[in-house]
Amino acid sequence: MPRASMAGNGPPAPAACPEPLPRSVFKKFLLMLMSLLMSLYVFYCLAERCPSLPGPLLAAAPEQAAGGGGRLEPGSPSLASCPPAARRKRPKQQRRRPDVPGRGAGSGGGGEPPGTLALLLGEGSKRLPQAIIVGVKKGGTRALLEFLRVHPDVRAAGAEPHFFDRGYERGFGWYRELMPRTLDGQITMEKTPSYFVTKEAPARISAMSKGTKLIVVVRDPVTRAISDYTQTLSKKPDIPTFESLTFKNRTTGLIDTSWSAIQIGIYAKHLENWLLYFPIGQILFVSGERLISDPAGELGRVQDFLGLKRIITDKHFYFNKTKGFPCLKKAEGSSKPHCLGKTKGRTHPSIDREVVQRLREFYRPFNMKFYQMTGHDFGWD
Ligand SMILES: Nc1ncnc2c1ncn2[C@@H]1O[C@H](COP(=O)(O)OS(=O)(=O)O)[C@@H](OP(=O)(O)O)[C@H]1O
Repeated sequence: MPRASMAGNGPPAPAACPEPLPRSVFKKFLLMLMSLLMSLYVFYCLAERCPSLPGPLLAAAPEQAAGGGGRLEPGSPSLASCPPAARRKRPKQQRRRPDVPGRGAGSGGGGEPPGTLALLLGEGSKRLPQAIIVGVKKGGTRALLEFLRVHPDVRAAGAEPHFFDRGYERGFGWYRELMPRTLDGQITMEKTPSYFVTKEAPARISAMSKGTKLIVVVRDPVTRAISDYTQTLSKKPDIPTFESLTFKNRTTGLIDTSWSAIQIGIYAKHLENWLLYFPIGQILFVSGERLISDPAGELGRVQDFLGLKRIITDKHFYFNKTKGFPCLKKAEGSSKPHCLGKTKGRTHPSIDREVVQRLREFYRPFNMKFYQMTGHDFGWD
């Protein structure tokens, strides 16, 4: 029977439906979608890893980054192997604008990987640090920086730049190149503990920005001296004993204050130099002891000082019995637990009790002065 007559007699013909996509086209579409997603993922990994690469690539010491002494101009290759990073438009409630001039960088951490999208978009920029951990050597500066990097609004140079003590003549452009890329509202940080005892450092940092926030991790100067000595001993096993280096004259008990291990611990004296350029309120003193016994508590103070939301809490730490120190449950940019390396938390040699006692006496007046200046009793005496 012809179709027309059927149409005429039967129920009305249904509206014409579009032909379903042929299977092969659908398959191709799926394949394309999958490869697009895959390349996005690869991009994400590359972009997110690059700014947090440790050491030489991103934030080598000046000598390394400059290729052994050559001047490295701003914009030259310290980040050449990273894809251009990015400024990210962040949700309003997540934005932090710390009360510091300039803008910061951050290596992100926590749950959400900060900057991923922005890095994909090729945004973000390197900025001079708005906050610096300026000391003290063996105080716990690495632990503090590693813990802080967990904060999504903090980004930090991996290695110590040593700009304000050894590399100042290279210029701020060179220094900035050592910094990681940051997004609006993130804080750029670095740590170089030798700044605290560098005479020129306060004036130089102030010349960069008067508003730079300074953090000093301090530790009992006697333990700090022993820790310093332990580090030297690990590199040069033939050095004299701690006891013999401590004294100019052991019989009279005269301390050798020219020995750097002793000198660094006279905190009050070094602090006077900083106070010529910075008000005391712009310097935060972190207790190296409490950083071990209560890392979340100290990190709370640091986050407040930096104008950051208190994101790093006790949930981020666990005490590793083997290491004997608090460690991160998840390191920055990773989901794995992370303790500091073997050079942090070394076993100290045992030191003659009388020598320790004499050192305690030596430091007491300086400690008292330091407590007075900072308005904080660190409990070393
Ligand atoms: N969580 C955690 N893990 C390991 N080590 C920790 C930690 N918190 C503080 N510390 C103490 O940090 C001391 C090293 O200080 P610094 O990082 O400032 O040293 S350095 O100046 O950068 O060489 C290091 O000194 P030593 O114990 O003498 O090795 C540690 O006591």
